[in-house]
Amino acid sequence: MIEIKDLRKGFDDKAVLKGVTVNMNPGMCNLIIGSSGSGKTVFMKCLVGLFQPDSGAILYGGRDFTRLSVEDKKEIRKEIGMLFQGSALFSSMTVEENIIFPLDMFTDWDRSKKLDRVNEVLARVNLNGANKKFPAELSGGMMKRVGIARAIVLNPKYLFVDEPNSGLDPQTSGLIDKLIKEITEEFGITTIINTHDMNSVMEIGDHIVYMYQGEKEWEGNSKDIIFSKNERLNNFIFASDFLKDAKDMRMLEETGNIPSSEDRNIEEMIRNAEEPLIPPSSE
Ligand SMILES: Nc1ncnc2c1ncn2[C@@H]1O[C@H](COP(=O)(O)OP(=O)(O)OP(=O)(O)O)[C@@H](O)[C@H]1O
Repeated sequence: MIEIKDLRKGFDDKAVLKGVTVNMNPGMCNLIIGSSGSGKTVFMKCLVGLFQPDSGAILYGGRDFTRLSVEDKKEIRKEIGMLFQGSALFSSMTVEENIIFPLDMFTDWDRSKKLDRVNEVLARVNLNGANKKFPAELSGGMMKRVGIARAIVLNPKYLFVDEPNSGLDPQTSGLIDKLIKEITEEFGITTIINTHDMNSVMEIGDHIVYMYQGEKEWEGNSKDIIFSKNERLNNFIFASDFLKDAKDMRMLEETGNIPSSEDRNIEEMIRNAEEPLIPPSSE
């Protein structure tokens, strides 16, 4: 678990994080959502040590990252896997060399043990045999999977993922989300994902943190978000047609009523649905 307590960070006179307190849970996809400029990236960068917070605490399994020596911070960094936008693979290195990189940095294993581990993680992301390929030879989805393989090669306790679906088509995005969720559950990883993708919110949002102007405005799961009465959150999610429709669908399933609203085209959606949304009554 990562416990974040009253985290504050500003630049010059501008407060960006204004006292964020939240726990990130193991074995779960913890999603950070919010409008552009709400502080999600600054928050992530504080958590991984790329920014020094002005105040507050970040406890990794009880160890306060903000107050550790450089040497002790390195111990925690070993437990952190990261997957950045664009996968951040080294283009001049093969897949295998990209994945070995963290092993070279953080272990003194011999070459054959490292190669065994590379093959293990490549198999886990369904890329057996891609060892000698260069990033330019891979599709966007494959690059993401190599990025995931590299992020998990050191068996991380914590996994940070920035916009996992940027640049991917919806189907590939779904597969990448599913892979991240499976790995998170399988290895009990505390996974933190910064995302704008509302499909992901619904599919893998075990724990969702909604940031608004540098503060945690709301938290809950993908079911809670549907029923949330938080006006700011609703305004934010209703900007997405997908989530608006998903919310209407869920309401319909659970209550049998479609929420009244002139501007939603839910009735048309129902008319166009291939399967009946409500099973015909047996009476
Ligand atoms: N290094 C920096 N120096 C000064 N201000 C910064 C710095 N990094 C971020 N900021 C400011 O902090 C605020 C929050 O930025 P941040 O990148 O965290 O937003 P975000 O929620 O991640 O947005 P997006 O969804 O567009 O990525 C912005 O006003 C930004 O200008």
